[in-house]
Formats: sequence, C-alpha cells, structure tokens
Amino acid sequence: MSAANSSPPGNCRFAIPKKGRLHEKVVAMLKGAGLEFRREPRLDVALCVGQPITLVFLPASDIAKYVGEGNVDIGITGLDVVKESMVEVKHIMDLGFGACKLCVQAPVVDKITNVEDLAGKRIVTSFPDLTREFFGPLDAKKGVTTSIKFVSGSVEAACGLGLADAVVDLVETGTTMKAAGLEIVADILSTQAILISNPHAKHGDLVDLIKRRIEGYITATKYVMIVYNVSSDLLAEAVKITPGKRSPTITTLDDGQSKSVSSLVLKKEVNDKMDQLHDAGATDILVLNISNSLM
Ligand SMILES: Nc1ncnc2c1ncn2[C@@H]1O[C@H](COP(=O)(O)OP(=O)(O)OP(=O)(O)O)[C@@H](O)[C@H]1O
Ligand SMILES: O=P(O)(O)OC[C@H]1O[C@H](OP(=O)(O)OP(=O)(O)O)[C@H](O)[C@@H]1O
Ligand SMILES: [Mg+2]
Repeated sequence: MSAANSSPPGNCRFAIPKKGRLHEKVVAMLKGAGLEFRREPRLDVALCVGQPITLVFLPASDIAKYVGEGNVDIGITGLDVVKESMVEVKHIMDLGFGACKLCVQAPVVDKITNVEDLAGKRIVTSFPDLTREFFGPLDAKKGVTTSIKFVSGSVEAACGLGLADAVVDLVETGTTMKAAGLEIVADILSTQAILISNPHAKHGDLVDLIKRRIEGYITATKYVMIVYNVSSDLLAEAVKITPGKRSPTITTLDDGQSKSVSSLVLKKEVNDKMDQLHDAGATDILVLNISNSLM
C-alpha cells in the first residue's frame, strides 16, 4: 500500500464492499450511523471523520478472509461469503439487507425433484466449498463423486452451455434463474449482509461503538414514533395497540381528561395501527420519522 492508501497505526480497520449490490447500501448505512468519511478517487482506504477508524474498500467475496485472518478488525459482507470462506469470525449482527438464498438449480426440462438425483453429476458454482459440504453426505450415501467446478460469475449459463447438469448460485428475485430455464431443486443457505469481527480484534471499544451506531441506525429505519391523544377512559385499550418497544410515554393534557401517548411502532405496521387507534377513539394521530437512536 502507498502512504495515501494505508491506515494510520492504531486505527481500527473496517472492511466494506468496494462495489457490487452491497456497496451503496453499506455506504448509506454508515452515513446514517454518523460514520462519515471522505474517499479520494481510486483510493481503497478512507479515514472516518472524528473516529480512529479506517474504512478499507474490498471485494465483498474477500472480506470474510481479511477479517478472519486479522488483516482488518471488522467488516461487512454476506453470510454466504463468510460460510464459503470457512474462516472463524464473530457474527456480530444481521443488517437486514442483501437477502437471498443459495440454491441448487437444475434445468426445468429435466424435471428433477429429488436433489439426490444430482449426486455424482456435474455442478458449476462460485461456492465450491459449500457445494462440496452439501453434496458430501449425498455422495457418501450413493457411493459416487459429484464433480464441482468453480466459475466466478454468470453461473446460470453453465447448464445451457452443456458444462453442468446443475448449478449452485444465489437466487434473489429468481429472474436470472428463470431466464436461464432453471428451477430450484434444493435450498442450501439463507443469507443476508452481516457485520463480522475478528474473534481477537484489538479494538474492542471501537467495535462496540460501530455496533451501537449501526444498531441505532437500523432501529431508526425500522421504527417510527406515533403520537396521539386519547381520553383517559379509552387509554388502556389504545395502549394495547401501541405497547412500544419498551413501554409507551404517557402524559396528561391540560384539560385533565385526556392523555397524550407516544410510542415506537414498526414502520410496516404503522398504517394498520393508525386505523386501529382511530377505531379505539384516539385523535390527533401523528407519525414522526426517527433519524437516529441509541437504546
Ligand atoms: N441477487 C443477488 N445476487 C448475488 N448476491 C447477492 C444478491 N443479493 C444480495 N447478494 C449479496 O451480495 C453479495 C455480493 O454480491 P455482488 O454480486 O454484489 O458482489 P460482486 O459479485 O462482488 O459484484 P459483481 O457481481 O458486480 O462483480 C453476495 O455475496 C450476497 O451476499
Ligand atoms: O435472483 P436474481 O434477482 O436474478 O439474482 C441472482 C443473480 O444475481 C447474481 O449475479 P450478479 O448480478 O452478481 O452477476 P454475476 O453472475 O456476474 O456475479 C447471482 O449470482 C445470480 O446470478
Ligand atoms: Mg455477483
């Protein structure tokens, strides 16, 4: 690394995907978590503003290995990458994006319903170790050896090209699989983006700070604050609808008859909750976005 592309000694190193579909989501998440940075063009490291943290931009598929081997302290990548890398890392938290499944897929025309029928055949994949682990017991049972070949991308094309009888690859919407005339025969793993650290990471305090900041951001994006007024005799029913994350905040209005209630509600449930509160007699119902949180 050149001087401009190196991390100051003593900084916590934090690896994030340099491109691909996880990159933008991770950058938006770090910004929301108050981990601001300036990245110069073409440089793969950037210093965080106000924290001794160096961001290191790496291919998503390499990040688990860097974290596991201690070259960086903490990182974000897919669970699929972590499992395939077969390294020991600490799984700190799920991040709630980048969700997809790793699946065995075979041509629809072959009508394969039992994955055991593929044991002993030719599989092409970007996940050779997970594929070997999956087919190992099936091979042992049948006394055959499945051929597993690695390709780095465009995996689904392998069957059409006559290179494979089936593939193992990620399925998100299923569009790529269907376009290639394939269907799912078996699921191997459900994956999403996760935060990982080296089990012996030196920067425990900074790892905790990153975890706390990201947790706060995730909570803020998942919840909204609902505020409403309700007469004292209807309060108990209304509070059942909005019990909050811990418990609701209840204050008495100046009229002495009514209460004002504020409570955290899951964003995806807020419209139903508003309808239910209206039916329970609540008025002046407001929904407020949360920009950040620390629980
Ligand atoms: N539809 C998807 N296909 C592949 N990976 C996905 C998908 N959705 C989420 N992911 C996650 O994103 C991770 C990185 O995949 P992505 O394809 O973005 O990186 P990449 O392969 O480095 O980029 P590219 O394909 O542009 O070279 C995967 O390991 C997986 O955890
Ligand atoms: O179910 P879908 O929504 O269609 O997504 C799944 C596809 O996306 C990924 O490929 P990517 O776009 O990364 O291209 P690549 O094969 O070049 O890696 C993955 O390897 C699948 O091919
Ligand atoms: Mg890809």
